[in-house]
Amino acid sequence: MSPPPILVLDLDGTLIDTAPDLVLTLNAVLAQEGRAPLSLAQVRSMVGAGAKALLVRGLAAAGDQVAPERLEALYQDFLAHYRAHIADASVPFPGALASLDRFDQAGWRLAVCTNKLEGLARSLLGTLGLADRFAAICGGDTFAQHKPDPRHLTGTIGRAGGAVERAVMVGDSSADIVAAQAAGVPVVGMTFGYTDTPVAELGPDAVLDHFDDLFDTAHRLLEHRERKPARP
Ligand SMILES: O=C(O)COP(=O)(O)O
Ligand SMILES: [Mg+2]
Repeated sequence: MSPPPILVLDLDGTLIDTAPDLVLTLNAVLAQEGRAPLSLAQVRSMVGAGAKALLVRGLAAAGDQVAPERLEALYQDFLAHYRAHIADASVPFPGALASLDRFDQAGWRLAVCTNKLEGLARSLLGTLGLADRFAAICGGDTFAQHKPDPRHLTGTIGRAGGAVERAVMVGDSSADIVAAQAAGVPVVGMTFGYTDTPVAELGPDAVLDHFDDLFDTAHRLLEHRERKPARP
């Protein structure tokens, strides 16, 4: 029997609109350092490579670099604040939950592959009542590598009990597209996410503005993938 098809979702900027809570946390840390707050628009372009990268980018945008020991202390403050406010304002993007229902009903498995720390991803999805929907939730610290390294994606697919040949990825930024392409997994880019470069310019197999079209698109990409001969 062939393995079930798997939809692998990126989290921040793809499944959940987390930027409002991330900006509040980042600005709390910046205030502690006596720095001016950043806007939501500024912070949206800094998310996607994990919390530490967000903090480094935020500090750089709001003033000078900080010493490595100070950065580590601020990172711990960031994590503590974010943990306490993980879903104050974060919600699934419009149409996301109905779309997941469609995949469920059609027998697809669902998995999350995010550069968020796995514990934060689980806490966010648990607080929103969504954790049970996923066969695997793999974060930036789950494996030795994380996106854009394809092993983060292939490891997630493996944990979800699937096969790379029967998977489709959906993401919002370059780490997602690069990881999927390197793994040989078709990838859908969502235009509403967090990226400086428009997702269409990153070369995904399909570009969507809304979750409503995701099921048909993923289905089509999977069929197309299965008709192609295996890579040498
Ligand atoms: O930058 C992050 O916190 C993680 O982002 P991702 O869910 O888009 O991989
Ligand atoms: Mg993302």
